[in-house]
Amino acid sequence: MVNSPHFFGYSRFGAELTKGKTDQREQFDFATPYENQWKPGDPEYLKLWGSPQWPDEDLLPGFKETFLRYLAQVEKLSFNFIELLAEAFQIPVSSLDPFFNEGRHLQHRAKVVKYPVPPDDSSDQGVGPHFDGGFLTFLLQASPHRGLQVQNLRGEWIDAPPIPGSFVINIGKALETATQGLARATSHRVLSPEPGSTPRYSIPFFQNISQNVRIGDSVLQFSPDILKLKESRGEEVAPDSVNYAEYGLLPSGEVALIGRVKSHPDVAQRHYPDLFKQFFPDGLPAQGFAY
Ligand SMILES: O=C(O)CCC(=O)C(=O)O
Ligand SMILES: [Fe+2]
Repeated sequence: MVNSPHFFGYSRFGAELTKGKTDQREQFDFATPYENQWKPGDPEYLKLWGSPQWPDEDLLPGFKETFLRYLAQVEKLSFNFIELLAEAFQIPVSSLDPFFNEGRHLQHRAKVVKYPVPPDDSSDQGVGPHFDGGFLTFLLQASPHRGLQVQNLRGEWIDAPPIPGSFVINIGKALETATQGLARATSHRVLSPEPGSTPRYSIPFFQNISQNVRIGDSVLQFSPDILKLKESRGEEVAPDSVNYAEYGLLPSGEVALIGRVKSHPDVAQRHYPDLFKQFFPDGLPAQGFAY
């Protein structure tokens, strides 16, 4: 991944941080096709979308073609879902246009993730508590392991075990911000497989929104009846996840870039030195703890 200003490619076991703690997983980051369009003078966050690094066709014949087909299908599903969401909230689908670049091409990310059984003396943080960015995540749990957990309104962590033939759909922090909190972002984490078990695999697809939209300027409006639904949830405990709090204030592309910088400081150091210095003033973190 360190070769890619778009944060695509392979991250080795233990290379990634969530809430400043090392995640016990390794992964490949890919995405739907996109040609980078950044030019000098443009905001730096426009460097984030670009061509994925694909494995050598000789080493993994057919992978790229198959994965791109999968991404195209899930992308379509993700927009069908957005239409259902608009229907449920009783708003016109067109009110969501500002988030989708007025119909222009977006790039959506996806990963292939492996959670090995961690060494005896290490933590069981497969990935720590976090929100996904963007609007919706379509998470395929690709092996039968438990480990994925989501946090309920009382702040308790609940298992979300795999159900064959289904996706887990997470609400992203951008959607929460755009809907005034009506769609509550899914706080989630993954516990590593138990000692003596086998590695767990997952394939999340992250539905993105326009890089230039500042959500605070485009917050959706709802009828009083719909807004009242929020109150009917009763008292809500603050979730453990804290990331992507900047969606109301900054362009969404900048929020996404900050998230990447915090998770992958080595990539940031090479390609985004100013942001790296801002978030890691003491230099590259030792494995385990950072900001
Ligand atoms: O592996 C999983 O089930 C969840 C992965 C995840 O939450 C993420 O990568 O954002
Ligand atoms: Fe996630």
